[in-house]
Amino acid sequence: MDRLADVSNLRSSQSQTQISHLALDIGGSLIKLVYFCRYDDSCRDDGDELRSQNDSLCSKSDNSQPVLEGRLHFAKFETSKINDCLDFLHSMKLCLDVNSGSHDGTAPPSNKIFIKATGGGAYKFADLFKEKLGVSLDKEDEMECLVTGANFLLKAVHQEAFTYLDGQKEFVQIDPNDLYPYLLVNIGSGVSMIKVDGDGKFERVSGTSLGGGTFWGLGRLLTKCKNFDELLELSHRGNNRIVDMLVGDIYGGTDYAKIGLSSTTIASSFGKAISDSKELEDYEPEDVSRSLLRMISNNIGQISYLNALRFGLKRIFFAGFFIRGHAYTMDTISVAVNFWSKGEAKAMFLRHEGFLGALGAFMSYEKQCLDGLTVHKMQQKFPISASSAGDNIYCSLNSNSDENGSIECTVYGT
Ligand SMILES: Nc1ncnc2c1ncn2[C@@H]1O[C@H](COP(=O)(O)OP(=O)(O)O)[C@@H](O)[C@H]1O
Ligand SMILES: CC(C)(COP(=O)(O)O)[C@@H](O)C(=O)NCCC(=O)O
Repeated sequence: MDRLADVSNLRSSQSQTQISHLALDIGGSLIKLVYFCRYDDSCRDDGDELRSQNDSLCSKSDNSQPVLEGRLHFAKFETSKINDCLDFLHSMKLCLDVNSGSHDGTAPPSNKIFIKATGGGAYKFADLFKEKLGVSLDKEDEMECLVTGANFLLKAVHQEAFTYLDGQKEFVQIDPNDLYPYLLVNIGSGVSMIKVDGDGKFERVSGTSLGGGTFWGLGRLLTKCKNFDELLELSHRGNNRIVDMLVGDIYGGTDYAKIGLSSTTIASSFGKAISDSKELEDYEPEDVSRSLLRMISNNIGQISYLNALRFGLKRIFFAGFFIRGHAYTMDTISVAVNFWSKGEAKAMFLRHEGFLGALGAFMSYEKQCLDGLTVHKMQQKFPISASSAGDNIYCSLNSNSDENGSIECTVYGT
């Protein structure tokens, strides 16, 4: 099923709840939303008791901060269909506590409403949001949001990071005290490579324009696919060797062992297309899609490794919606990192891969006192490992998480 937000499902599933906090990441290809829905609209003083009866109600924290318990939801829309996103937001009860100052969820957002937003679209579409929804976008820096989102996920969410090699997915236990430094590679429309040294401590060290937009754009032209999922689906079935020129094609079927190249290594992506007297129609779209996916993934894996090498980084986390939890994509990136680093560096992936920026924008509410509500802190609900510090702050990954992987959490007021 397409993981793009099914607006009607979202609407019905949220009919009992209201969005109280919302942040957006408006990228070149996709709009990502992170929003917090309270389980219950009323904030009650006898929270501890209520919480024990029903884990979903409002309460007060030990230091008398109002506490809202609920769930962080994730949704996405194609940027080219921004009106769907606007319709969705319009249809939801946008009772933003951050603006109304009301916790009962009923106060209409009468005065000026700000929503945290990041990505280029926060600039490009600011007027549209104002015109259609009457909200102003409070812009947050994209790189900063990516890093904040990544640090949050890696430190607070259990089973967020995993490796993927030879079809095997293995979750990686992250020690929050031993997380830095690492390289964050965000594969969106384009690719950003960021060296992360701590909370808010980072440097964008490289990037490449050959990213997810390239795969989707070239793939659409070459295969006539109508949507991204179709293109990915095609790649499952394809054989890149029909399109790519392998070392063996050049070396008469043998390895070039002296320099460590096996006969099956790709010598030249799409290389066979020049030597054959074939036209595009003579190639199967499946083979073209697979070759393209491999070319882009390999290239990103290689550049990432070279940047990791440049700064002596052993861990590389890959994120962005290009990945889509797609086995072949992750496998190709992992193999590239493994190959170039001779097994020294490790490629890791994130479950909430595409939502780093939106999460970072959401977390940026924390920096402000928002009419009585602040996102304070979110951590594991169950202290699964010794490394997850803090024990009275709630945030657990929904074990029955839907494909957008909502996260149960608590928002603390000020
Ligand atoms: N449903 C989809 N529609 C378009 N692109 C998709 C979709 N799902 C995944 N992608 C891939 O994800 C990329 C966008 O990733 P994302 O992290 O959202 O970046 P951006 O912030 O640039 O939009 C696209 O270029 C494409 O490769
Ligand atoms: C300009 C961007 C930061 C925008 O982010 P995106 O919408 O692609 O997620 C990104 O596309 C990028 O880093 N492009 C690569 C540019 C370069 O370094 O060559």
